[in-house]
Amino acid sequence: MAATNPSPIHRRGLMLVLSSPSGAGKTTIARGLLERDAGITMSVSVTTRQMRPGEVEGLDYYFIDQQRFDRMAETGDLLEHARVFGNCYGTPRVAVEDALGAGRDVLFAIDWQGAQQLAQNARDDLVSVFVLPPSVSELERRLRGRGQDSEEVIANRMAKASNEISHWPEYDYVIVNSDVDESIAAVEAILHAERLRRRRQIGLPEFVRSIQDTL
Ligand SMILES: Nc1ncnc2c1ncn2[C@@H]1O[C@H](COP(=O)(O)OP(=O)(O)OP(=O)(O)O)[C@@H](O)[C@H]1O
Ligand SMILES: Nc1nc2c(ncn2[C@@H]2O[C@H](COP(=O)(O)O)[C@@H](O)[C@H]2O)c(=O)[nH]1
Repeated sequence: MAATNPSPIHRRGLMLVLSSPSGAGKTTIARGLLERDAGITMSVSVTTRQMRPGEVEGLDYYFIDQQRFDRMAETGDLLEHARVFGNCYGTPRVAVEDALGAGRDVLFAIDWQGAQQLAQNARDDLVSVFVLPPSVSELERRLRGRGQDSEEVIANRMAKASNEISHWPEYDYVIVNSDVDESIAAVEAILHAERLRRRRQIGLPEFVRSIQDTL
């Protein structure tokens, strides 16, 4: 069988951000996408929040103390950071830059403040998706059903959901997470289409010219 030519077109990595009110399902959708798409890497955040039962260091988060968090923020080791529900969260810079440099896409499950900071620094590389719950009662049911937070924490998150949702117009795409599989498929479709954006295809003008030159 004849060997096929390697593609002359390379792709610029993109940053795919999922935001939502707490409990709407962005982490669930992110995990589903990671299982289906080998070309995307999850950004693992640092946080000062207490570890929940079942969470794994380095997989769900890097759990660090306030002093270390403040040092990372001061020295520019965080690509973005924010205080959310009384705890600090941030995206370690090096892991993201290494993945993008290797031509991989990076997935983030972060809040609107983090999405705004990424947009300020790298708008062209950012694709943002806002995830809405199908209803308020379902959002509360999911937060409670997760079985990991106290009533006080759940009440605080429900109280802040309206503010988080108010940022939906800042996002490129909005989905309503009713059925998990449909939501994962929707985000997968967004990712596939965004990968084909003209500006992300490095070498495309040269490739088109070479075709035109041989016509
Ligand atoms: N479409 C869905 N239908 C039913 N349950 C869902 C759906 N999506 C997610 N869930 C469930 O809702 C709960 C919250 O989901 P998840 O942890 O993914 O939310 P989140 O938006 O990442 O929350 P947080 O911002 O607090 O990290 C989980 O128990 C998850 O299994
Ligand atoms: N700006 C950032 N927000 C983040 C980051 N990692 C998570 N988050 C947001 O925090 C809330 C709460 O998360 P939980 O794990 O305590 O339920 C979540 O809704 C995310 O939006 C981050 O690195 N930067």
